[in-house]
Amino acid sequence: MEKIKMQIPIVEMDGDEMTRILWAMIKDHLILPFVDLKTEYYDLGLEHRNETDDQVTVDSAMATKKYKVAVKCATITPNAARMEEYDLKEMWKSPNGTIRAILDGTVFRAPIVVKGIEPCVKNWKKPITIARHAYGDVYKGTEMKVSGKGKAELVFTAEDGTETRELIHQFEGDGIIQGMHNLSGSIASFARSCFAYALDTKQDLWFATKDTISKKYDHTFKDIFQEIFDAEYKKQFEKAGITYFYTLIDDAVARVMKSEGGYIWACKNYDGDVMSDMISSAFGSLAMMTSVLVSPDGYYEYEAAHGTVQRHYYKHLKGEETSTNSVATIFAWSGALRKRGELDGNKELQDFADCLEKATIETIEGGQMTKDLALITTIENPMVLNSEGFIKAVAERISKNF
Ligand SMILES: NC(=O)C1=CN([C@@H]2O[C@H](COP(=O)(O)OP(=O)(O)OC[C@H]3O[C@@H](n4cnc5c(N)ncnc54)[C@H](OP(=O)(O)O)[C@@H]3O)[C@@H](O)[C@H]2O)C=CC1
Ligand SMILES: O=C(O)CCC(=O)C(=O)O
Ligand SMILES: [Mn+2]
Repeated sequence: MEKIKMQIPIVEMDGDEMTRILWAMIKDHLILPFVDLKTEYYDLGLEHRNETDDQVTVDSAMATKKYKVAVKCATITPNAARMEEYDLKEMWKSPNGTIRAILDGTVFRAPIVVKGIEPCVKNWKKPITIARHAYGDVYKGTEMKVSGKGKAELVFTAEDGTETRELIHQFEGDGIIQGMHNLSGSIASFARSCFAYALDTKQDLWFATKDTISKKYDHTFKDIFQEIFDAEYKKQFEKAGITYFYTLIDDAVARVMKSEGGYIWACKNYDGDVMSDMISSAFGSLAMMTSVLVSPDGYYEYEAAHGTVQRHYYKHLKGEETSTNSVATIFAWSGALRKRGELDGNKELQDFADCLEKATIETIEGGQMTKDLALITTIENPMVLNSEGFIKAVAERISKNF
């Protein structure tokens, strides 16, 4: 069979640990045999980020602006333990934070639903999609540890030199301080992409912050959403028979648990980060969720929402067998290839992306799956496959169907 041709490359951002192992297997077994793959490769593995003083991360984001579509492997965000483990020059920032700050936009995360894997929240009947603001807040924050007595202030110096000051705290002893920001323009594009996605998919939109406590910061998110909704989307929502609903984040969390699903939950950056982990694992597994960054300028970055699965990697290094779920990483590839196909009018590539996803879902529904799913499936006597075995089982199905 002749391989599918690509006209324009996608940006390939390789990553770390177990997901780096899965990455190579996915390419070898699921992509390269079928697609004449064109990528511009960036190695975002921690060693190479360290060698390049993290320049490679910035370069990969800039390449995404050029080619419009990227696929990213999970990466380590170093902490003190990683500094030692990798002998790092610096405690480099999160590559995701860096890339998202450059591209801006909203990360949409939706569970991958398969028959035989039921949500553990029994009233959830339909998927819940998280729309996570990708810019700013703690991900672009500045922090300080302070020692002893002293005064911490928030100071804004306007272009004309005028200063506005607010006392943060009068310290009587050691402590910590954090400064973070967001941009009205970024919040507005976040709001618009959520409203547009709700209309596109005909689902209600929920949004929640802690505006009662954060009377300026979070309140601004609430106000911008409401202004844009009233001015630009209210009538369209009425016509489509869907609703926009704002509530406090704690109320939203309680309501989500009681809901039957089937809506989009817009979240500030940090809320979306952690709530997407809750939603994906409650729908089955951290690896059963798609994740795509959609930037207001039309750039797309596909990824898995989970991390590098460190514990499995250490087992792998010891030569032990792993059964790591590659579904989210497979869907990152299929998402990027489909988008490349859409942008380039390449129908064959789009069809291949559909086939790859269908083969993945059918493999699980046919009873072959990784351990995380086998532990919770309602399918009787599931066949537990190792990391490579699952990917090879998907490859067999593609060969049959394609
Ligand atoms: N997008 C990104 O680039 C992200 C990167 N990270 C980075 O990843 C590293 C590890 O973070 P960690 O907190 O362990 O989070 P992970 O999401 O990597 O893993 C947490 C646990 O969830 C389970 N799990 C996650 N993914 C899978 C999978 N594909 N298949 C099977 N089980 C899975 C495993 O549980 P069990 O061991 O019980 O089987 C695993 O130990 C950190 O360095 C962090 O910085 C974290 C989040 C996102
Ligand atoms: O970049 C990181 O360190 C974490 C990213 C993350 O947790 C996410 O994208 O959900
Ligand atoms: Mn996360």
